[in-house]
Amino acid sequence: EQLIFLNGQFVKKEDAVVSVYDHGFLYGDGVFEGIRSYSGNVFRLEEHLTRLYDSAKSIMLTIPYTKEEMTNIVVETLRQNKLKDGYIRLVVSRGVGDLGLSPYTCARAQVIVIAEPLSIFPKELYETGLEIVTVATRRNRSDVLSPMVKSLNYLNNILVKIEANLAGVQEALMLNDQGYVAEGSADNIFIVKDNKLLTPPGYVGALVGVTRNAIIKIAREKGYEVSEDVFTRHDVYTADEVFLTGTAAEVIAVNKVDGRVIGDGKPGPITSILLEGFRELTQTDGVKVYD
Ligand SMILES: Cc1ncc(COP(=O)(O)O)c(CNc2cccc(C(=O)O)c2)c1O
Repeated sequence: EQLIFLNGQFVKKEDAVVSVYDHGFLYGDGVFEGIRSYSGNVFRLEEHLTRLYDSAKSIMLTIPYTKEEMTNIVVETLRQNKLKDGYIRLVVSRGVGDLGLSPYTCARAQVIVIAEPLSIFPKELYETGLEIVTVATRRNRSDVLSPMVKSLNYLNNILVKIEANLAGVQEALMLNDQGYVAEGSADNIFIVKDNKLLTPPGYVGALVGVTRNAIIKIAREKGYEVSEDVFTRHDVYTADEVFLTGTAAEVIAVNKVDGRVIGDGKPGPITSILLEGFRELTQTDGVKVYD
């Protein structure tokens, strides 16, 4: 029986409903996190919660729990569902208000924590890598709606997903308004050239991913040079390796971009080394759910 945390209670899935006057539903007014637990370890929970609270602060949304309380809520939700390898969706909406868009009619933010067994990407995707295309839809500008805020406004990302689908590929590359590479629809991008790694900084137009940060740390510990800097599609086409990172995807190679085959068309050696390092790290580094 799946139990969902909804405003202070654990309720059955069929009872986990929100009001049609919830501004998360009406306007996408809210923030969220996608988190994974591995063998009973919640990976980088502190970093996810810091990003959640920063995103909430950035949109003037007050979360009615402290980070410590929220940590316990996430852990308890996994426990209630007896999950060791789980996917957690943590949602904080502005809450119930009137039909106007003003957030000041919403008395209290709504907090929802869903924990599900993990459905990971098909194994062969990691063996072959993904083909991606650059789409026309740009990443929203940071002076319009900062891509560093993980808000419930995912239409920018969803439209990109639709464009990728229409182009017959699974993932897309988003550029920022100056034409520099930003990120994928829901994952960060890295390129490797002459054994050096490059990934866009958040201010270029990307969510600063927890997986991205873990990969930067692992790569540097393995002695690779990693820079956070802008780059263009030309740099992607001529890279030795390209890979995407995200909580769902972990580390996934890209073998073709806009028809240009990357390297020999197979997942690169550094990509594979980093995926292995990431999988090792996730087995030990995290908040223990079960003692
Ligand atoms: C726009 C965007 N960019 C990068 C990432 C990667 O960030 P993390 O390394 O912290 O996950 C995300 C995160 N996106 C994300 C996170 C969890 C699950 C799913 C899903 O597609 O089910 C998507 C994202 O939404």
